[in-house]
Amino acid sequence: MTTEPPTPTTAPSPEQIRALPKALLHDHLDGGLRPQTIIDLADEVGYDGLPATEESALADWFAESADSGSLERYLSTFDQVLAVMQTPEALTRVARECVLDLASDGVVYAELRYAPEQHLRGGLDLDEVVLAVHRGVQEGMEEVAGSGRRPIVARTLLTAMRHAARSREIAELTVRHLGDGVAGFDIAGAEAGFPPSRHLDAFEFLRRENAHFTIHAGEAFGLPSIWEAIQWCGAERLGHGVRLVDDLTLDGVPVTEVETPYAEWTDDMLAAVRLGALAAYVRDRRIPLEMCPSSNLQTGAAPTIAAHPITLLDRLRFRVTLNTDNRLMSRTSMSGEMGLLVDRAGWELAHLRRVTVNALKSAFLPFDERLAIIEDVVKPAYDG
Ligand SMILES: O=c1[nH]cnc2c1ncn2[C@H]1C[C@H](O)[C@@H](CO)O1
Ligand SMILES: [Zn+2]
Repeated sequence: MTTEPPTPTTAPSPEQIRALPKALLHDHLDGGLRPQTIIDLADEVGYDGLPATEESALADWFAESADSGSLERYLSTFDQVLAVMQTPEALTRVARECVLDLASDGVVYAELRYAPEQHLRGGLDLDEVVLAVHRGVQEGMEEVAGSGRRPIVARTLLTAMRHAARSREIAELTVRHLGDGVAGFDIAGAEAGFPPSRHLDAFEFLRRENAHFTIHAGEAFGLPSIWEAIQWCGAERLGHGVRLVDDLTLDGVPVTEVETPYAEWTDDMLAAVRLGALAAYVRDRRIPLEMCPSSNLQTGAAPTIAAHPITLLDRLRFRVTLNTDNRLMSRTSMSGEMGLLVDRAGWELAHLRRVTVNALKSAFLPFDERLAIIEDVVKPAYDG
């Protein structure tokens, strides 16, 4: 067996990583609030159920509670955030701050997702929720552009909760607001027991309307969920998709059972990997995987950063993208996720460039706008 030549040491420093332009396709608006904002909003609306009222204690609570090994327990932490996101002012503030925080981290393109149906408790209707978020996103983008910093383009995805029964309604809401910064649709929530095919009606409607959608699949549940999302529902991208590795073997052994860290696999090992029919389809069709390493560690979908399938799938040239999922619960950022892969999984600048270009290629943004960001912003920064 031949081994790969030693890789040149081009690991970027944390400062370099921070300065790189980044593209983010999978970030939950309600999973990225500033802890102090949660405290302020709780004060304003008279919510007294927060587990802590001091900023760093609250930040610790979210990160520790989400670090549970189960998607269901991870998701239960959202109750605390949703309690304070029920007014137009709160939604606008959270959306504006989200855009500002991402821009400060070097993000130049972001798709922010949230479930409008979870923000109706204060008497708003679905359209009012979308408009309040849109206002905040616009304010954030204008503030960044006005400050002379590198601009950020931000869009939203409207999520339907997979355990609920409002997906058709949210799909219609998506289509109604395509001109208001909404770029597409998603389903999220607990995966086991709630297959995406329950929402077929919504997906068929979206396809008839030429609307984009992604589906959370292959996170807490395996290949059947991914297969349904793609082959029944027609998902353009997969939220997570990390369990796709269950369809990969090396010399008849599941790749997850091979002890060599993915970063150290030789070219011969990579060439010997056998793809099952579903994994082959995903790679052949260039279906983007919205991968979120830190989140997966917390929910138990992956064991460690070094053993996270993102490195193997990237090396096998699946269309991998790198994402934050929930910055508050995972105490992370795009720079944080990039830094982890550089420190623990052997990633270099070329890998970071590839996931950034992949994300832009896969964005729910018109083709010419995607191309402009790749050519004018990403390539000069990574190749300069
Ligand atoms: O990683 C996730 N998997 C499934 N559902 C998720 C994940 N992260 C957040 N959510 C849920 C909780 C939020 O309230 C909802 C909308 O953003 O989406
Ligand atoms: Zn998610």
